[in-house]
Amino acid sequence: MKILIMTAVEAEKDAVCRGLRGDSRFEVLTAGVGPVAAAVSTATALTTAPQGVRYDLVVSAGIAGGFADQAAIGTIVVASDVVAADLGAETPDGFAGVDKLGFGSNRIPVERLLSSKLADALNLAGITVRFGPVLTLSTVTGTAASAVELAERVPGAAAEAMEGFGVAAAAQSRGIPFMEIRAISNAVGPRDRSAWRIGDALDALEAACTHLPEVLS
Ligand SMILES: O=C(O)c1cccc(C(=O)CC[C@H]2O[C@@H](n3cnc4c(=O)[nH]cnc43)[C@H](O)[C@@H]2O)c1
Repeated sequence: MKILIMTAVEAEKDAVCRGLRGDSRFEVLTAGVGPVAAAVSTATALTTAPQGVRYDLVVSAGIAGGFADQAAIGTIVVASDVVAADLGAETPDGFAGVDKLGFGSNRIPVERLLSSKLADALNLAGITVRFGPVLTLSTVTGTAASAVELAERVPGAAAEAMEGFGVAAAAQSRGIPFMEIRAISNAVGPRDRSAWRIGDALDALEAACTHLPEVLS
């Protein structure tokens, strides 16, 4: 099995690689921040894979914001769904997603069996993990009102990040299964960059990735 892991930035890639301890089945690349960079970088990586390399699974991994009462700082979220939460239109009645507008879907399914297997393995190892929807947004949520609106619109929303849907779209276009793993660095809500615990989240990401080889064997 050959697995492509896409992170947004170098620090996330380093944490993932530390966790994987040189397992040669994994290729870890940085995609850049946001869904567009993520989709372009993933599609490029899939198209330009060395001859004979065929990826069986694509994973979006990194840090994320956690929704209140769903995912605390330093814990892990394994995506049960990826949701493009700002892809659509504002209307007088609120946000209408592209699915409501008739232009496709705001959701891409994950590889459910492996995702739940990973969540179970992390739980068994004593790592606090939530299996729930992960939102992809181009703009980091910065107010309590927006956080509440998103949580109401996507029941059970556990985390938000900026790349998952882009990575998933590229994988889906080639028929390759997809997973998303996020370590929580901050709470989704009022902007307070000084409260982000990026070091704790990267440590949690590394610890979670030590379990990927056994789960994906
Ligand atoms: O300072 C800012 O407000 C800011 C604006 C854009 C990006 C950043 C990053 O640090 C990006 C890193 C990476 O982290 C993910 N992330 C982490 N927390 C959140 C969140 O609460 N909402 C959305 N994304 C988040 C994201 O995937 C970025 O790639 C900072």
